[in-house]
Amino acid sequence: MTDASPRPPVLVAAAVLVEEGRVLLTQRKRGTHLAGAWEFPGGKVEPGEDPRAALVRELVEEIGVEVSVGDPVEVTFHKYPEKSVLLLFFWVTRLPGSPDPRPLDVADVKWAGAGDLAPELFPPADVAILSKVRALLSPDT
Ligand SMILES: Nc1nc2c([nH]c(=O)n2[C@H]2C[C@H](O)[C@@H](COP(=O)(O)OP(=O)(O)OP(=O)(O)O)O2)c(=O)[nH]1
Repeated sequence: MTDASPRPPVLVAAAVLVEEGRVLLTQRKRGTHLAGAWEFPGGKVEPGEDPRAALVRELVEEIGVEVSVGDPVEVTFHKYPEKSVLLLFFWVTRLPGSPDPRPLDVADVKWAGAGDLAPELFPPADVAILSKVRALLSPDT
């Protein structure tokens, strides 16, 4: 069935930030879409904004880290009941001298190992990026 009034997907930029074999995750705040889920830090790209610039901005606002944004890792389109999203996942690295991540505008933040990446803890849209990151963190499995 086709949607009678389709809306364009929300464009979202998200970070894959790996240090010492762990990936940085944030937890969604109460009262938001997918509250409580763990996810890759990031947020909506504003109209006309460069997605990489949006990601730099979101990581400062949400967790207080300064990053350089590299190549795309994965692109995912997903339809939720409320909206559809187009997720751009990028490799990012922390700039020298960047503060450590802290939960400024997220429920929580953590460095996660391969064993912490159970799909049921994440938004359904994250299945593909999770399998890539899991393989990266545990290359022998
Ligand atoms: N950052 C992020 N968002 C994700 C992931 N997976 C996934 O489905 N999403 C969805 C959840 C949200 O519907 C959307 C991100 O929008 P958001 O509302 O968190 O963006 P934002 O931080 O700019 O929020 P706000 O200004 O509206 O408070 O993308 C992910 O891994 N990381």
